[in-house]
Amino acid sequence: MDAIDINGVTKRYGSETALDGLDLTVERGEIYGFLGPNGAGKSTTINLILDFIRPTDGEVRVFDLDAQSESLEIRERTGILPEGAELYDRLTGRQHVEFAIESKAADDDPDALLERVGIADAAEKKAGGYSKGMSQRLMLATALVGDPDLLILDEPSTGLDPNGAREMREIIREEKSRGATVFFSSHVLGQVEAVCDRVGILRDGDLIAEDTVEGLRDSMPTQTQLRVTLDQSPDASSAVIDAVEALDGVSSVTPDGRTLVVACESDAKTRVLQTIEDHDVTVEDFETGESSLEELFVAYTSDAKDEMGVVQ
Ligand SMILES: Nc1ncnc2c1ncn2[C@@H]1O[C@H](COP(=O)(O)OP(=O)(O)OP(=O)(O)O)[C@@H](O)[C@H]1O
Repeated sequence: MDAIDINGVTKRYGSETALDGLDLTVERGEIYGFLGPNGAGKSTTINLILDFIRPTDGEVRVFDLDAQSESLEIRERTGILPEGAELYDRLTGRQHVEFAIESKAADDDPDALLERVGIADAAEKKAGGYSKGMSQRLMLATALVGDPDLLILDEPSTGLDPNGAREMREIIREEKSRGATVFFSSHVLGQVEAVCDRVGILRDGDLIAEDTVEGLRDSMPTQTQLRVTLDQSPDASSAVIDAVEALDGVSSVTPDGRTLVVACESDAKTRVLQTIEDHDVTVEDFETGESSLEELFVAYTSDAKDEMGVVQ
């Protein structure tokens, strides 16, 4: 049985199509990263899973329960960290967690949960005085109440410093080890790359790619990053940069001291090096690297993708 099964779901707001026949499956026990640029339809998808909104067409099932007629059962088994904290300014951190425990008829220890998310010291403080990061941690504590089978985290690292983001990743991994399924949307690609079993990339309401991070990389074997060290620092406006940028198969050129960072197709590498030498600049060294998930994300979601023939 899958954790989330979205079947041919279309959602229109008036003439605006937010989702267009979306098919998406999240397996039980996996950490699924849901990526997409602003307006791609991520929040719409999450709202449909939780029955906060209804699809124009298609069906959503969670643990084989119908998202519409069995939404109460689904919510009992789900922990939600919504985008943007919705806290009660006059309640303390502990009161928030106690409230979540009561609502779910769970028996968690509120202090243990606050300790787990790193804000035990602020348990007695009113949430109105919490920083963004503390609010996010508190919301995570309430999401963890009752050991939910499914955790839905919408942009979980919002407002967190690097330490907070690392702790968030640790908690996500612990939840998976416990057997929970984690579905999270993010723009912070490093988070997704570090923690997800699979990644789905949404663009304009369509899932345009879905695979492991390695699988996404393999589907774009031609895209590499070439770092070329020169014998001199190229001026940002120098002719050599313009010439390399103009080459077929080169998508970007970024100077970094004496290094030129060139995103290009593999077969453009020789042309890049030749063009630099043609401009009387000596190549002292060069190395090629794998595309980071960030570069893949840009490649998949920018218009260049259509020209690059990325697998749909
Ligand atoms: N209540 C609404 N009424 C009209 N249009 C809406 C509504 N909610 C979302 N949309 C539109 O649906 C599309 C998808 O929006 P959605 O909020 O799901 O995207 P998102 O991927 O979550 O974006 P973001 O990363 O910016 O939060 C957008 O074009 C948005 O303008």
